[in-house]
Amino acid sequence: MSETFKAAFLEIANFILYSLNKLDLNSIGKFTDLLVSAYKEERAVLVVGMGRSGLVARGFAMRLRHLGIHSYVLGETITPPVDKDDIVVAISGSGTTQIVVAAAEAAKKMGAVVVAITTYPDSPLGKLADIVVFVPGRTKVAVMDDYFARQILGLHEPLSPLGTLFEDTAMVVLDAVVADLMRRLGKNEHDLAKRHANIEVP
Ligand SMILES: O=C([C@H](O)CO)[C@H](O)[C@H](O)COP(=O)(O)O
Repeated sequence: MSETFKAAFLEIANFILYSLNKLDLNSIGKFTDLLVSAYKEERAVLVVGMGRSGLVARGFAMRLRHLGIHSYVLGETITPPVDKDDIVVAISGSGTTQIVVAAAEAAKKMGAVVVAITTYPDSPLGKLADIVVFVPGRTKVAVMDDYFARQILGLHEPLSPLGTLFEDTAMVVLDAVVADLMRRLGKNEHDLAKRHANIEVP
């Protein structure tokens, strides 16, 4: 195993562990309560995000579907119109990605509840959201402040470039929310498996 691989792995894993104490459990609780009400009241949950944040959003929407929540990915052809009191989960580490901010603004105008998953609560996305779930990790640009990369390995680039730490941490935070939802909704793994796609084509 190369030293760089090992250092990067440890850096990411340690960052996620360190993040636990930085999270605001109160806002995560509000977000979870909102998803429980979406399940009970059959309200739609629409997710949006660009690039790798969009991939995290898709993974989360998939699990919500497995839980029996009516989840969709904004921008896909089969996505329904947003209704009042539907929920839009916008994932953007920077909180400035224009398409995501515009989608959140449009959702607010329709009367939806907007949840921002972001590193920057004071960003345009954070400011317009009803609930902000702070997830540490996003850097605005690649910065050469990475301890392992600079001091130990003598590299000139960070081991977790751009939004890597945000995206990986957001995935873990949202997977932990899913686990909590399973408990709150009385679902087990078998229930989720029953709703999993059984035709998986490339
Ligand atoms: O794809 C991304 C990039 O590779 C950063 O690691 C980002 O997810 C994409 O650029 C969206 O950025 P944010 O809205 O700031 O999450």
